[in-house]
Amino acid sequence: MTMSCLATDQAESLRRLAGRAKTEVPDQLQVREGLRVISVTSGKGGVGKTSVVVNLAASLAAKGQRVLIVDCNPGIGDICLRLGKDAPFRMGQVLSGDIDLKETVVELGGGVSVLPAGMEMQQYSALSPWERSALMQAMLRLQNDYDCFLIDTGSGMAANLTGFAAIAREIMLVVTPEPTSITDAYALIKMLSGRDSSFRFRLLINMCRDNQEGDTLFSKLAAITGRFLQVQFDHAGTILHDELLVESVRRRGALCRLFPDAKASTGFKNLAHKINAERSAGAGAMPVASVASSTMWRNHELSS
Ligand SMILES: Nc1ncnc2c1ncn2[C@@H]1O[C@H](COP(=O)(O)OP(=O)(O)OP(=O)(O)O)[C@@H](O)[C@H]1O
Repeated sequence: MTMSCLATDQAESLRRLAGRAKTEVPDQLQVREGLRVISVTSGKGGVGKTSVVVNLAASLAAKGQRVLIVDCNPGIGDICLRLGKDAPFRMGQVLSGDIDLKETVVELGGGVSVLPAGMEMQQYSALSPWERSALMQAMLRLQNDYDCFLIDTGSGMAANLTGFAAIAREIMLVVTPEPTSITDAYALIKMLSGRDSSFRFRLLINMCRDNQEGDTLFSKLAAITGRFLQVQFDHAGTILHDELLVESVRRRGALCRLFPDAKASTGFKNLAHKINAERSAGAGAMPVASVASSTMWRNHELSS
């Protein structure tokens, strides 16, 4: 099969994915009212994004929420590997039309599922804007089955532009007290807020000695961003450094399930409680105007 045939087949399967006629331009991405879409990201790698996603998902599910983790780590998907689950299909098979996106969803049990949505950057950049948008729309067709999408993005600026974070309403930025993590987080906030001032940033400070360290770090970063940037910025919480988290990774499980009384589990439970309370109060939802302008940016971003 020639390259052009492959490209045509892929485009055709994406049209099917989006459920649209050939000539139709994809709609604006529509996230249904009440669905929480949180993109968990970081300026630098290794700060604990995947740990946060896995444990926040488990804690939200323990509160009765149906959570879909969208795992955008490149390749086959870090989360399934980490939790000792098989991800039988790859995103490439969806793109080539061999299987439906829904078939790739892996059930983790207890109200948590994973969509192993990672692709190599090369594969992603080969998609046209239309195809990227169709892929996002196909993902959003799963939204009625869940209360919350938690998107585990790759780290760094390039990864945030892959478009998988494009449907998120909230950006949860994971930082650690390490100086490079803080400077990279600031750079990421600056870049993203420059593109869309309506983004809501929530800072989750991981691997702290104690809560005081988290509060101090948040105050410093809030002071700098407040001085130089116009952003919505708040403190999501602090997660303590906890050797049991490393042990939970070794045992291929969520810390909150394996060690519910661990000190880091308390941080994740507090975070889930906060998110759940906002959901009940409707505080997590963005004003309609902000959502509309974000959506415009996001669709624009998908085409860049
Ligand atoms: N609160 C914590 N206490 C102790 N260790 C932690 C904590 N959070 C994460 N870790 C450890 O740090 C390492 C990196 O965590 P994780 O894989 O979640 O980071 P990541 O940001 O997703 O990494 P990557 O950028 O490579 O995807 C893991 O070994 C994990 O066990």
